[in-house]
Amino acid sequence: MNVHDKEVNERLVADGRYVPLMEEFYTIQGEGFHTGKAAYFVRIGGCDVGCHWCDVKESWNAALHPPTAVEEIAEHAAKHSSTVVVTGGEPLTWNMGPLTKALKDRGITIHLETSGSYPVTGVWDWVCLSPKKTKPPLPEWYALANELKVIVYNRHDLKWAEMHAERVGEGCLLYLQPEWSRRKEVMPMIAEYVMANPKWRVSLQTHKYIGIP
Ligand SMILES: C[S@@+](CC[C@H](N)C(=O)[O-])C[C@H]1O[C@@H](n2cnc3c(N)ncnc32)[C@H](O)[C@@H]1O
Ligand SMILES: Nc1nc2[nH]cc(C(=O)O)c2c(=O)[nH]1
Ligand code: SF4
Ligand SMILES: [Mg+2]
Repeated sequence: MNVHDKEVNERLVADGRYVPLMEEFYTIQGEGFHTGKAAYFVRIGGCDVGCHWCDVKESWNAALHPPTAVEEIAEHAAKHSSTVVVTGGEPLTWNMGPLTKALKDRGITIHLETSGSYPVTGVWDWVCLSPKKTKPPLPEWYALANELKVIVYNRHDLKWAEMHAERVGEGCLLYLQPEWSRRKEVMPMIAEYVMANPKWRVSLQTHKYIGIP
């Protein structure tokens, strides 16, 4: 790529018309409220939140993922599904306005997976907020969250979960999801906690159990 092309590319990414695309795939939503629903996943590269247990660390370095036109992504998605899950990496690293518009122009229902660590951009039909200790959500995300999905690695995460539950809107669904590598240790604790505090529900990464993406 020559210097001119590089500059053009950087400008297109900066305004959100291109995004670093890691992968796109049609699968079944494995987690949270929409578990079991077929959806086209768009995984966007770039994240500096730094969760030590992150299950897609390959997504972190945006430079490894090719800048891709949002119109092209929306075109692919529309061929497969009327529901798209935008995930990453941390999609909100980038301006999500153009991508959500391109999807909406094609009548697609748009779900988001986010840590809420960066300012809101884009227009979303469903927001899954999964707060992280290293970069907690910005205040504006709590009112937008349709589901709060807290990853449980140890007992202290239950206290952390309650702190965020106090901040979300009234209709927001509350989920506790075991950190995958710790599932055997933490699942009994989560089950006991949910039975004692039934405003919470269990979310499992069901796609990993059934061996799909
Ligand atoms: C890979 S993240 C990408 C979206 C965004 N960066 C976020 O963290 O919400 C997608 C979802 O997977 C969850 N997740 C990541 N690693 C996990 C793990 N090891 N065990 C359980 N859930 C995990 C995240 O909390 C998030 O809800
Ligand atoms: N099947 C499936 N469901 C998911 N729900 C959230 C995911 C994510 O990585 O954001 C994910 C994923 O990677 N696969
Ligand atoms: S915020 Fe999401 S993508 Fe980023 S490190 Fe944490 S789990 Fe991984
Ligand atoms: Mg995943």
